[in-house]
Amino acid sequence: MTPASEATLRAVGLVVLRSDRLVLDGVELELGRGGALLLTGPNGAGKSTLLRALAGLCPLAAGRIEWDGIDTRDAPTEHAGRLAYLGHQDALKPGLSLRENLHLTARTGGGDTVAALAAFGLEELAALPVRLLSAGQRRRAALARVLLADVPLWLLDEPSLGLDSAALVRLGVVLARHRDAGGMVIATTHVGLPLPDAAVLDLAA
Ligand SMILES: Nc1ncnc2c1ncn2[C@@H]1O[C@H](COP(=O)(O)OP(=O)(O)OP(=O)(O)O)[C@@H](O)[C@H]1O
Repeated sequence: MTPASEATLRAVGLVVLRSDRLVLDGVELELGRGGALLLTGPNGAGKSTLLRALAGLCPLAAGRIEWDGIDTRDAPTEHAGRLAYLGHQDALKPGLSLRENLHLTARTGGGDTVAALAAFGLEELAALPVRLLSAGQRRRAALARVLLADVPLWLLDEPSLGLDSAALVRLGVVLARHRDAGGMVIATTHVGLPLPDAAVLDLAA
């Protein structure tokens, strides 16, 4: 874990209920620039819930999330603008081509769509409607969107789902570049991810 004085993102005493059920009870975490954190634990442990809470998509029953010492609830627009959230759903528009989907993201994020396609080996699929892509290809496309968003904090829910071994290597390269540039990654996984030196938060513990 990052020493407290260097932490950019800090969660303190997070309590989250879902449909009145206590899912997270006093979760603490810290992450500095360039840092990575893997969320582990059995099905239902609350990994996705924690990612959603960090993204501001799940209300907190108690506790707080800070960015550079400021409660993110006091600056929700700034917080939303500094993070990219990849859920289980790929959030792509099925009728648009892959290139059009990425251009939509680039309109707000301003990133380089050609580089994002190349990073995940998607160049030859760019003209296809997303509905025709395989599950692993769609996952790669969704990861390309994260890259394009050009934001410091990546919140990734099982990013390797459906990826073949070559795509997993590409993901490792992209994650390393993001961290080298000072970006931060928090990801859930059941199978391990190419994130060397990542801290681990086991929600079952
Ligand atoms: N919208 C919801 N309403 C009610 N309960 C929910 C909701 N979403 C999740 N839960 C419950 O919250 C608990 C934690 O779910 P969550 O999806 O965060 O777990 P997880 O650790 O990500 O699991 P998995 O490894 O299966 O992806 C589960 O018991 C789940 O049933």
